Formats: sequence, C-alpha cells, structure tokens
Amino acid sequence: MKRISLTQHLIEQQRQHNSIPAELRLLIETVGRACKTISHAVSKGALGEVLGSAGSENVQGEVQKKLDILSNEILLEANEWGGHLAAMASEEMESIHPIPNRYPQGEYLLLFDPLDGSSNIDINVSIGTIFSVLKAPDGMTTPTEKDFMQPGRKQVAAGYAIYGPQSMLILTTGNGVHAFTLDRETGSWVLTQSNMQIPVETQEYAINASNARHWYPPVTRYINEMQAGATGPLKKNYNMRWIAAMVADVHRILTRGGIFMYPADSRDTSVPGKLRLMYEANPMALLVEQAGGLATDGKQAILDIQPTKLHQRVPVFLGSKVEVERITAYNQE
Ligand SMILES: O=P(O)(O)OC[C@H]1O[C@](O)(COP(=O)(O)O)[C@@H](O)[C@@H]1O
Ligand SMILES: [Mg+2]
Ligand SMILES: [Mg+2]
Repeated sequence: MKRISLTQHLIEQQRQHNSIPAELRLLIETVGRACKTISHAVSKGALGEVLGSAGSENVQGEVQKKLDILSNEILLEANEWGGHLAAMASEEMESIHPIPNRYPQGEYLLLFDPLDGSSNIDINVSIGTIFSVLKAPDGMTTPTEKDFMQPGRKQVAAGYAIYGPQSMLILTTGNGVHAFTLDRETGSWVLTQSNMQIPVETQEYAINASNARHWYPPVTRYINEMQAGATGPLKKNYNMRWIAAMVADVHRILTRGGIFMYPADSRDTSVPGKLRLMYEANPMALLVEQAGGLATDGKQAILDIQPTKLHQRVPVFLGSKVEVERITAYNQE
C-alpha cells in the first residue's frame, strides 16, 4: 500500500479542488497532532492516571471526567500556538476562548467536543474527539459568540478522531470523507480509506431505547415498524446497536450504513434532545452528507439550522438516506 500522510493528502486536495489554503491545512494538522496526544493519553488508561471523575461539572451540568478536562487542555494548548485561529469554543467551556494577544492570530474559528462518549472512558470502550472549523466573519475584530453563529453548511472542515481498537481520524474539507489510521510506530496519520460512502439503505438502527416511554409518536411508530421485521410494514429485519458514544455510532454508520437517532422527547420541551448542534451534530452532519447520507433534526437538514446559542441542543436523525427520509417524513405528517 502506498502510504499517504495527512499532510500529503491535504496538499493533494488543495491541488485538485483548491479548497484548502495553507492556513487551513496547518490548522487541521494541529488538530490532528492534538488528537494523537489524546489518543496516547487514552491508551495509557489507569497507568496514565487519566480514568475517573474530575469532581467538577461542565456548563451543561454534566460530571466532568479527568479525560474530558485533559483533552480540552490538549486541544486548547496545541491550537493557541497554531497561529491560524481567532477563537475556539468547546463543550467543556461556558464561553468562547479568543486566542490571547501574545499568540499569533488567524482567521478561523474552531469548535470541539474534546472527548465524546465520556461514559465509555472507564469501561474501555471507544470514545473520540469531534471538531468543526468555521471562517471568522469578514470584518471581525474581537471575536464574540455571535461570530460562531453560522449554519453548519458554512463549515470549511469537520471531522472526528475515534480512539478504539485503532485510532482513526475521519475528515472532510467539503470534497468527500477520508479516513486516516494512526501508525503508532511512525506517529503519523496514514490515509486508509478515500471517499467513504454510506449505503443508501440499511437494516441497522441506533437509539437509546431506555427513553422509549418519552418518545413522540413518529419515533415510536418508526421503531415499532423496524422491530416488526420482515412481516411488518418495512418488510425486512433490522438489527440494533448503541455504543453510547456518537463518534463510535457514526463511525459504524460511515463504515457499513445504518441510522442513528437522538430525538427530542416529552421529558422537558425546553431541551430538544441531548446532542449539541455546534460541535456534535454539525460536524457529523457534514461528514454524513459528504458520504452520501442525510442528517436532519426531524424536519430540516441539520446543516441549514441557524444557531442561536453556543451550547444549543438539537434532535438528530442521521445516516442512510432512505431511513432518514422515512423518519423525517413521519415527523412531518
Ligand atoms: O447516555 P446516553 O443516552 O446513552 O447518551 C449517549 C450520547 O451522549 C453522548 O455521549 C454525549 O457526548 P459527551 O460524552 O461528549 O457528553 C453522545 O456521544 C452519545 O451519543
Ligand atoms: Mg459528545
Ligand atoms: Mg464530550
């Protein structure tokens, strides 16, 4: 196999599509380096004293794990020095983090979920890092939260790193989805799959079924129909998977298809679902669309939502096109 590194891939993409200016390439490489550091910390586990709770809560009232905080710090530090950013935002920080004046400034905005699937950390199951890159609006001087309020379609790059049996980096800069595997011996991200494509149809779904009693009727109807199998209205048998880390569930869908759902439900109508628009749903939606799938909030494409708050939550239905179209149609009936 001819080895193509992340850098070589990005330079080649720029040559072919003219979509990755040098600044953006260097920014993506910096994120890639930070993810390598996180991957090493994750793999040390108890030996690195990274497991367990940090004894604090984030802005969403969730208990922070040591690794949530460590990953956030690794990403902040790497990218402060990077020189290509105006500001960052993270699941673990209440407000945005402008690049301090003592560091070089750039024209991009970076958002991340530093450690996705936190509840999997201590049980040695796949976790990841999700990131999204926006261009700072023209004329921006001092970055504010308002500058981040851009629909997901404006993302110039998005991706995730998954820390599983292999560490992988999955990336789009708007010309397909490409996968890199971390070669631990050479320390480089090596291209292992170009142009990932989600199969149009699927027989596999992912949803946290413990919330079934709270679901709205369209979701209940769809899950009932899938569970009815070959003799039901959908005329085929479905399998179910739930890894409790969006990164891992989306990775499975990019690899072999399926539908992932985290719907809004009737528990608290002021909280539409669990996942965060800006640094979970938007980057995943761009990857999914770039791989030929669909991602909606049940009504419209996630990428068309105009954000109003940094930590805004959104219902998510993403994956194989035919299935996402079906549940989206049920939601609209
Ligand atoms: O607890 P549940 O309902 O299984 O939720 C799992 C979902 O929550 C998340 O873990 C939220 O991510 P964080 O770990 O970054 O808070 C998603 O990755 C996952 O899909
Ligand atoms: Mg998350
Ligand atoms: Mg997280």
